[in-house]
Amino acid sequence: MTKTLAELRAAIDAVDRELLAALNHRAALANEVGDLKRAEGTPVFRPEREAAVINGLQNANPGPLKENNVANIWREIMSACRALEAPQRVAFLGPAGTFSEQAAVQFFGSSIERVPCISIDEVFRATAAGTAQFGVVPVENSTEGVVARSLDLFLNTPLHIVGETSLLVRHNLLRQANSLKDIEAVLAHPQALAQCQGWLNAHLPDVERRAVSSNAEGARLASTNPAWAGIASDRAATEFGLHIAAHAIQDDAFNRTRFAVVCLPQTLNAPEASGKDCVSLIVSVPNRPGAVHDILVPLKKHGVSMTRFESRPARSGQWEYYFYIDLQGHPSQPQVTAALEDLRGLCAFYKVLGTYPLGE
Ligand SMILES: C=C(O[C@@H]1C=C(C(=O)O)C=C[C@H]1O)C(=O)O
Repeated sequence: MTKTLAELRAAIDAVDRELLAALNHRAALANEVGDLKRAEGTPVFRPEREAAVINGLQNANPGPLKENNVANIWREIMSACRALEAPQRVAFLGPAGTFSEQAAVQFFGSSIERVPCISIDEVFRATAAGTAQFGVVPVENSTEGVVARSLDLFLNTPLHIVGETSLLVRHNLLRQANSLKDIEAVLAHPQALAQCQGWLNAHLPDVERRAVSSNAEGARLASTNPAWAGIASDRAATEFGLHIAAHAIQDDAFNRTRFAVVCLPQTLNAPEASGKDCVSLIVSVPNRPGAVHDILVPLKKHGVSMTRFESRPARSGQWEYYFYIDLQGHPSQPQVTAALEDLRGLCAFYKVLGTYPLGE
């Protein structure tokens, strides 16, 4: 016999009470872990452990919940448990409502102390100075390529990468009126203006495009002037009380941005192997024929795959470059260590930016 609505809801209420008891039990255990860590002086946040918890549960998941539901639910549970051990302060390019904030919450869950910063430089500075324990910075966009400022700052920073996450970035045109009429300027971060240039050329060809420090700042400014529009997320529309005058105006429907999570090595040392890991490094090679080819030889020899290869000018005026390389694997695997050692021997400059579990 099928159950009535009232019976089903009563059953759900009973399950929720069981969940509540189980979650509080879990939180109490995490609190005990916190006491142990405090006594040992070891870090609260252990991304490889969190990745392993999520992987384990996804593998054990009988459904009907989907794998990504399981990941999202447990990320929030672990965020709340971690906050009981000690709330983590996380810096990102602000103000509230930016994609960087969204990336921070996607990675750490929402139980964090938010430290919005006025620029990417400031995220690095605040994290290096200890104002925040972690920083979240954009590194690459699927339409526009690298975020040059972040890559350049990696070169000299004492911070290292301990995690990554990527977001589907949907840009909307936001303004006070729900129309495209009488717009004098569109204000957004240069990356967003670039990612929407096809739409802007087609729909607002004669309107001034003004670069501002973040999309959320553009949205904030649009809320102060009816002739201005911003390009930002749905959340920024809610945050600043604006209409979405045009939805999803980015030129690439699958526009994604990848973010790196950074911290001082004393906050968190290189995460242990999670099973799906990545090593990021910057190298430069002497400017001679075949030098770039030589970098690839150790990787081929030791069977290590490279998932990223970017170049940035070394600013020496000599047409020299730094190469940003991502390798798959973890230094606990002998072939990865062997490839890194061979590579180091070839390079004029060699810096490991971090070893971390692969993100979404
Ligand atoms: C509880 C721990 O601390 C944190 C919280 C975790 C959790 O809630 O499962 C996992 C890893 C840590 O980030 C732990 O290290 O086991």
